[in-house]
Amino acid sequence: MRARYLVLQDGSAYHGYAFGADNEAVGEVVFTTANVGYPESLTDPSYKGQILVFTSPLIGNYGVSPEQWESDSIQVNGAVIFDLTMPSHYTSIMSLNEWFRREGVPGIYRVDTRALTIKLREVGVMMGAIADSIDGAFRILRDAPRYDDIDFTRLVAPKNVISYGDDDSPCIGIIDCGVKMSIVRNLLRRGFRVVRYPCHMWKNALNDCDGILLSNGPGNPNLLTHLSDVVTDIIRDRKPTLGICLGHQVIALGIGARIQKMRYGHRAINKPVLDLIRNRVYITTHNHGYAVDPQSIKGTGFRIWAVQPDDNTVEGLMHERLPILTTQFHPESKPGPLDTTWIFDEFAKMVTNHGH
Ligand SMILES: NC(=O)CC[C@H](N)C(=O)O
Repeated sequence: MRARYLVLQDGSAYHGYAFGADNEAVGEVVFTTANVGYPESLTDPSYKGQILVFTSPLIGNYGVSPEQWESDSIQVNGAVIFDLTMPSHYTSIMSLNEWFRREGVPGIYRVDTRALTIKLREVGVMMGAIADSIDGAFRILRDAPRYDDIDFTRLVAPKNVISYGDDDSPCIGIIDCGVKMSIVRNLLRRGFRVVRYPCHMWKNALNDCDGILLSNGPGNPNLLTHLSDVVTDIIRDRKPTLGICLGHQVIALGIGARIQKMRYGHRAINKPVLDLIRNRVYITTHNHGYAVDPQSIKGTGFRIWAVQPDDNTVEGLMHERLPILTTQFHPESKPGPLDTTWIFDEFAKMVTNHGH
């Protein structure tokens, strides 16, 4: 066992042991309370630029299997866990340790993740670094740019247009800021052709496709000024549109709403969401650190259709007249409960009805 350290911007240091690659990591330190689904979370492009702390104490139990991946590689800059367990599962092709090693991502285990989570919950998320010495970790941290100032979508958006499915089917254009593969799968399952456009090519998506999906993605939505006209054009073209997480935030910005940074965000697979229209509660998957200011929705032509009952976060927006729907939560639910996959059925209906 080789000692390794996690240090935080507030000067605190946590002792643990090394797993995965031998390099160092820097990033915004955030925690997820999901107790299953570590392969999906680790490969979620929305985590780019972040060091992910798992509050669940046993991570690695069922190993690594590519069917569970949300993209083709580990996306987190580093991981912090308590107990690194050996895998026992028939689909597992390697251990977490080996996976991190192969992909050049460092991890640290046997960290007191309870103390760390309480700190992040109370002080708020902050920058941190993982290295084999405390001094080394502080040095990296000092020189690192701040998470909120970097546009990480450039690192995770596809380089080229990618198409899936049957050419004759109606087409959904994904404005791709780092889409999770289970969103693509949910659209394919409903009979659509799916085309992923790198997010700066959003105009092509609007020209070529019957419906638009503005994807999830990493980083500060306020930096995505190159997407600011998306919403004007979607409204002008009356395009059926679904915005998920970052996509929801981009739509909110486009209608003139404000986005704020949350203290520690929502990263979990058991967050209640109250549907104000159907008067129902869903248990949902979340991964976000920014949220829409509800006051700023007034007078935009959109209404809030869902909220998070614990802290009143805006969870969904819909246009008063046009087929435009958004969710701050993740209806694809990978990992997580399947309460809200109906959102994709609703979107499919919006696209189909619009064509007639
Ligand atoms: N999962 C996402 O799309 C995250 C959106 C955004 N980066 C946030 O943290 O709020």
